[in-house]
Amino acid sequence: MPLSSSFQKMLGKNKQNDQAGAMSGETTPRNNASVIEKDAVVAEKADVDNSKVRIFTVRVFVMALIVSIGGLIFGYDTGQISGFLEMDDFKNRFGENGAFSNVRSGTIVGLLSIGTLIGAIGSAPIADKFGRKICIITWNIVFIIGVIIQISTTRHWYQVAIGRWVAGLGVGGLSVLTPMYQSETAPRQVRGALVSCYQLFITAGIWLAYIINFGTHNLGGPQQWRIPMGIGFIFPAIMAIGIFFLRESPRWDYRNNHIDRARATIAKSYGVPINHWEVNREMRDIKAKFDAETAGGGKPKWYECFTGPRMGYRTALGITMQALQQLTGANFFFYYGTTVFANIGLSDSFVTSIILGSINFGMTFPGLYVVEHFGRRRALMTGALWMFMCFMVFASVGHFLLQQGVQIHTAGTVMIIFAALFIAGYAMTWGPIVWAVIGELFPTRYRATCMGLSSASNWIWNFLISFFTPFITAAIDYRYGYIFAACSFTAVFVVYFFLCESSGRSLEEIDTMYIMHVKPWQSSKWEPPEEEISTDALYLEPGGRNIRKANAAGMENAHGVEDVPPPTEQHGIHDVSGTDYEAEASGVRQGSIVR
Ligand SMILES: OC[C@H]1O[C@](O)(CO)[C@@H](O)[C@@H]1O
Repeated sequence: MPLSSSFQKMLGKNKQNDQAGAMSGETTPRNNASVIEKDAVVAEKADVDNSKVRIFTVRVFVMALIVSIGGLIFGYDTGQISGFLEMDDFKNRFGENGAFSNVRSGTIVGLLSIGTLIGAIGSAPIADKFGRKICIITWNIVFIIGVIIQISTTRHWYQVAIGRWVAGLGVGGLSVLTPMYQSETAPRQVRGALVSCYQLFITAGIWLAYIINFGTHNLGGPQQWRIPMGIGFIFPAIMAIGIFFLRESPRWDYRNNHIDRARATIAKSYGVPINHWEVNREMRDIKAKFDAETAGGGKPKWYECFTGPRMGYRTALGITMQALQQLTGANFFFYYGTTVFANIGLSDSFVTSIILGSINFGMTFPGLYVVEHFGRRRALMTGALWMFMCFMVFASVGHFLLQQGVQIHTAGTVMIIFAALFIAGYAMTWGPIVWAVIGELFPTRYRATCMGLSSASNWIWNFLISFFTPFITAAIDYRYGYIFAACSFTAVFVVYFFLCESSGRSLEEIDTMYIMHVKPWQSSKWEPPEEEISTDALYLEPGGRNIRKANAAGMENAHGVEDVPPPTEQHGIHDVSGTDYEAEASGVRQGSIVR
């Protein structure tokens, strides 16, 4: 069927549904005039350009670089503080008699995480109201204000702590906005890789901070910490100015009635004309998602994250996975690494931090490959077992040898080696894969809120670990590592018993697996049913407690997904997030994307 007639049919259907909806008194997008208008805008572009799509455009590359700076800011802030706590000038000014008490160092380190928690939870509704671009600029300015508060003090430790809290608001806001803007704007064939750049830039930021701290820690006076802190202005400035030249997210534009602008942005991202088939396809997807989200009675309520189909289970799983990511103990090294290795007796613990930061950064690259090619479950369980083993050795050697004063040099070397092995395992598995898994676990209508809750769990545990680490190590020394080892061990079982394999599946299939109670340990072999059931294609009763399939609800064909015409047959490509661009099974022409 020619595309134009598909659109005509779609419009006709919408009108019928509109009348049916009005008669039954249902509030669905079918009786919303603006949706009809939006369909019309799509239909207008029926004169389709069939040229090939390039896999990557310069515009997308520049967008990835500018927006991922959100991760760099996060990582840079994480990395610099551990070095500051070891700098003489910083200790003399802000410590007590040249040293930090546990409360003081815990407060300075941990307040950033509290700010990030608030920024992350608060950012989604603000970004929905005012747009992604303006919010990204605002959070960067908030971060800059936080740095100004810190850098302008000469003696007050609490000013540093408050400054870190303010900077944390910016980091937290960007931790939601960065992946959101990237996934909403990127062409689908590179979307997964682009979102993963967020974690890559976090690790790059940590590494950069270690290098800069290393370069300045021997300088006399406040330049030791003021130079690295001042360099922290550069990244938000580049991001805020850079984003100014980027376009608003097409998803946000579409939802806010800037339909033509959304179309133009998508066309630019793909590097094609606005009447291109891929642009039409994206516009249809956006429309379908928008319809799906508003189907079954308007906007979902926040509590449906717990009452919707299998949602309590999934929300709890998302929160647990993010908590476990932190409870692996990675930040024990990233926040306190310099201090830990100074205790081991290393002459220059800054060098060790650089080595660990480099391993973290370097091993995240293979991590991006692992996430796509080995399956989430296998990678996460292997990673957790590996980290369990590393912390068992680290804790045992630390407690039974180093702490008792036995073979200090050998003990220190073994501990550094196992810390490095731990970080390599973390960077390849739990670092990036948890973010990927959280993005796949929830259906569209609940994704933003559930991702927000899960990320909040990451930040809470980030704070608890950063704050309590000095107290816990003071009380139980390196036996602290056994706690992290136990959490990694538990993580193996959590993944085995609760997490379905999502690798290679469409988001809708993943949703179906959870709704159908597929056993996670059998999920990699699961075959999807002919008729797919997904939360987005269901009409939910208030509170999401009861499900009516569209036909059970007497709304056959009323759902947005069903009335969107299928992709033009000869141009389909899998909606994959990695590097595997196979043509779709149903008679699809190969190679419609130029490599
Ligand atoms: O790479 C290590 C960094 O990654 C995170 O776990 C975020 O995914 C941070 O909490 C940590 O500092």
